[in-house]
Amino acid sequence: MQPKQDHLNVELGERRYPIVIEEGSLGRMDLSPWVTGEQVLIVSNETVAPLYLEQARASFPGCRVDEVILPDGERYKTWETLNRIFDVLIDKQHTRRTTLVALGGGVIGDITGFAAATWQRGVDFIQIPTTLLAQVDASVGGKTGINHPQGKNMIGAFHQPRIVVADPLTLGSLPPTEMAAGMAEVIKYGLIRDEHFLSWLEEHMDHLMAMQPEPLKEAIRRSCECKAAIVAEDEREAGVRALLNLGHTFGHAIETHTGYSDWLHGEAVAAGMMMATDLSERLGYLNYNDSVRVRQLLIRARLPVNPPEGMSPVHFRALMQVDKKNVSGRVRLVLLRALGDAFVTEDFDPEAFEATLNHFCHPLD
Ligand SMILES: NC(=O)c1ccc[n+]([C@@H]2O[C@H](COP(=O)([O-])OP(=O)(O)OC[C@H]3O[C@@H](n4cnc5c(N)ncnc54)[C@H](O)[C@@H]3O)[C@@H](O)[C@H]2O)c1
Ligand SMILES: O=C(O)C(=O)C[C@@H](O)[C@H](O)[C@H](O)COP(=O)(O)O
Ligand SMILES: [Zn+2]
Repeated sequence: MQPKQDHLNVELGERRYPIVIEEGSLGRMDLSPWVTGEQVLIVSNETVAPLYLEQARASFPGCRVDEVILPDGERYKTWETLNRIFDVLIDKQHTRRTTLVALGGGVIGDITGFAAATWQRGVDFIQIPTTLLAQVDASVGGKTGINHPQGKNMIGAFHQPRIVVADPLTLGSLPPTEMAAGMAEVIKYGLIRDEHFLSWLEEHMDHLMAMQPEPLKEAIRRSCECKAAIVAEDEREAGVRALLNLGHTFGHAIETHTGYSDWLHGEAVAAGMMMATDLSERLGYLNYNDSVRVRQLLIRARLPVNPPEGMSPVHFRALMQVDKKNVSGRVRLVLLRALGDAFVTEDFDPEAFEATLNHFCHPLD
């Protein structure tokens, strides 16, 4: 058996970077060697900054560290918020030799990464993810961006961080609903690529939800391992990377429909994965027991398994047209050939798709 490594890499040739998963790394680890130039701008929000900004500042000895504190929430993943980062960069006379640091969840990570991709045509950035979702998914892989009122993550760039530093101790202050939201993306990895991991999650879900440190660290590590491998294989989503979108075509429709408030990203993805599972069963790939396993695991992770009340098939059909995976106006979906084996297709029976929408928009149970 291979020794377990806390330190993974995203293998992208010269742009290869480490993912450090270590309790107490925030504040204790000297990140100044990862800074290009001497200026640092830490981007955080009004919830995370009071908790962790001082520790983050301590990670950059010898650097000039400025900060910008953004409003908290998915509904602020916008141009206006992005501009607040640029305002501070200009006011504080940051140059091309600045390094941006994302301190927070996926919203801060995505928006900071996009600011780094575009400030003076691109500068370096560091990810310090403080939510489970960001530690297992959003901080890794270089997808950055903001939302459009009519479509999730519609504006953005691929821009890889120099290093990801995930300190599981920061999850101690995370509200339970946010832990659950992160668990949706963890379950996703099991469903798309790793049936063993899925079984492991079934075995350990109660320990994970009870925040037991060892299983939690193991779940973060295995998730990052899966994501790092996929990103290394297909950085710009020409193929296999699209599998990471399981549940997201339905889920993004839910997030857009609800105005990027009320439903957390992970919650929308959970309901979306249940819908993708249902469709996979209708198409004959999965059996009833497979669907029950997915549903039970999501419920044990305290995640929704139905979309919001009031969302109709008409809403889903319209919103799913606005998806980056679509080609020539055809909706492309990630489906499950088996648990642990996902694939992407635009070639599915439209009647089965309608049946799924009708089933979830008028749940029978
Ligand atoms: N780039 C990618 O590959 C990728 C992958 C998955 C998701 N995402 C994006 O990530 C976003 C969702 O990320 P998220 O779930 O982290 O949401 P989030 O960034 O909104 O954070 C969730 C909440 O937790 C708070 N918070 C963060 N860290 C905390 C801590 N340690 N203690 C207490 N509170 C804390 C935040 O202030 C926020 O209120 C979405 O915009 C989604 O599109 C991106
Ligand atoms: O990294 C990826 O690739 C993903 O798809 C990860 C997703 O969990 C994440 O929500 C991503 O932001 C969705 O990407 P999008 O291209 O559909 O906006
Ligand atoms: Zn996601």
